[in-house]
Amino acid sequence: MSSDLKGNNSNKGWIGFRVACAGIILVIRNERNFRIHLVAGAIVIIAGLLLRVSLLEWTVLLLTIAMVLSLEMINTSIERVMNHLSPEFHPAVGAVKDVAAGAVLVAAIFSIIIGMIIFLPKLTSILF
Ligand SMILES: Nc1ncnc2c1ncn2[C@@H]1O[C@H](COP(=O)(O)OP(=O)(O)OP(=O)(O)O)[C@@H](O)[C@H]1O
Repeated sequence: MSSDLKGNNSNKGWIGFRVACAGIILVIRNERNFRIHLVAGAIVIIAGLLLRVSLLEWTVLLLTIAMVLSLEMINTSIERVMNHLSPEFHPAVGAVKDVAAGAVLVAAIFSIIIGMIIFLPKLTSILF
């Protein structure tokens, strides 16, 4: 019986992983903003490789990329659930969507600031 349970649990874990991957594929295919953030993240990684950022700087940059992408996915989830539950116009729905979009904007603004803190000194030392 315990091996049955183990089998079920590992199956559940595998299914959970697959549906999570399906969620990532869904946003890549359907959400333009997510693709823009993905490209921005790739540019940051290439810049990090070219400018040889430190381990600590890599950690901060990767956390920043993960934060923006994850928030964009949560924003998409909120938009979709609101469209499903309340397709008609309502100020409360608008407020929920605005706040979720605002969360992505906050993360994006701070990511740009972090990128400038890390990359600007390296760029200026190369250029001047
Ligand atoms: N049902 C609604 N009731 C009131 N306002 C709404 C409603 N749907 C959308 N809005 C307003 O329009 C804005 C954009 O909502 P929408 O669902 O079109 O997101 P979107 O433009 O697809 O966002 P994203 O570009 O992040 O995918 C919301 O932030 C909100 O201000």
